[in-house]
Amino acid sequence: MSLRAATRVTRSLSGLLPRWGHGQAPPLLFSQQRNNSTSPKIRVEFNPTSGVAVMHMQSPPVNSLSLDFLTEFCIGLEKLEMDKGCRGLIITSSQPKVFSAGLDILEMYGKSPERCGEFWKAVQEMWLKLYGSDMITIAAINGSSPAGGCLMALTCDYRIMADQPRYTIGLNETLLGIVAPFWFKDTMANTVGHRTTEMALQLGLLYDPSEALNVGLVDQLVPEDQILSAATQTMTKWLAIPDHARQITKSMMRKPTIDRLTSNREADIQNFVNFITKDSIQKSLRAYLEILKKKKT
Ligand SMILES: CC/C=C\C/C=C\C/C=C\C=C\CC(=O)SCCNC(=O)CCNC(=O)[C@H](O)C(C)(C)COP(=O)(O)OP(=O)(O)OC[C@H]1O[C@@H](n2cnc3c(N)ncnc32)[C@H](O)[C@@H]1OP(=O)(O)O
Repeated sequence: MSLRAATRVTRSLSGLLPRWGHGQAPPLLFSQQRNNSTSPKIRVEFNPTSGVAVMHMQSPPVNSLSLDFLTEFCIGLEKLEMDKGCRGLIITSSQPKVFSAGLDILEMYGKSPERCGEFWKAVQEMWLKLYGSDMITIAAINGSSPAGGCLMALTCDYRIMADQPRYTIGLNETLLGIVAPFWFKDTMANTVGHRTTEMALQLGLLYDPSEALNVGLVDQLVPEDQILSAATQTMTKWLAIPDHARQITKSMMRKPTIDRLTSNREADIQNFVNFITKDSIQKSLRAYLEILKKKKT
């Protein structure tokens, strides 16, 4: 079922769903254990000769951004950032057909306000660290990348996507009945401009690779089996620029957007917690999760 169709079902389902109280979890129908595995969710390969690291996201089934995933991601990123020998980072997925499914919906459903706050802080941390990274960052998008997955790709300096028409990318939050936060919106507007962002966010547009290239959401399309070699080639070009000049330029372009979140972090967490724990939003998330489950049957 397409997400558009799924949304229509979500809307029609929502009237049938039972009500439950604020902050109180309805009966759990979904496996909440999936992301609790202790196996590493991120694998980093660093080549000291080239100064380039490749970060493989390997959190089955769909690299959803859970609190554990985000914590591991940030620790990995921090280690690379502190290593003066590491100048470039390529982020890709080891999961078939998916770059990242975005924020883990199970982290936003039926959780206490405290836990939601902790989760949101980790999402902010991932964005702040990656958007503000001194390294050259390239997203090698070898699968679908909705919502938070798209944000992660947009946060890099350059995006290469596998030219596979069934893959989609975009900030589709409104399809779930939720609102992309201002810094998601800012990151997209900084990449594709105000008008495209305004329309894409309101309609929750998910673009196929050619559409994404057309609007500038990605910079290059390549056959899927060439994605890492294309990322390495692009990295070589970027590595030829003196680091200090490139880093100052990057910071000049991104600092106002970063400062906007940094100076509103607590309020942004509170906004998220108030919003996501609303009965109506919990109801939409529940219906959406049920649709994702039913897709298979
Ligand atoms: C006023 C405003 C104030 C403040 C701001 C407030 C709020 C902002 C809040 C939130 C912002 C959120 C951004 C997000 O990222 S929300 C997440 C959006 N993600 C999606 O919509 C993606 C949904 N998934 C898919 O579309 C597909 O799964 C796929 C295209 C990624 C992959 O398709 P496949 O066919 O390969 O795989 P599936 O069978 O669909 O899924 C396998 C498995 O994974 C589960 N799953 C999928 N996505 C998620 C997810 N994001 N989180 C958790 N779990 C997910 C799916 O249910 C299946 O589970 P089972 O194997 O059946 O157990």
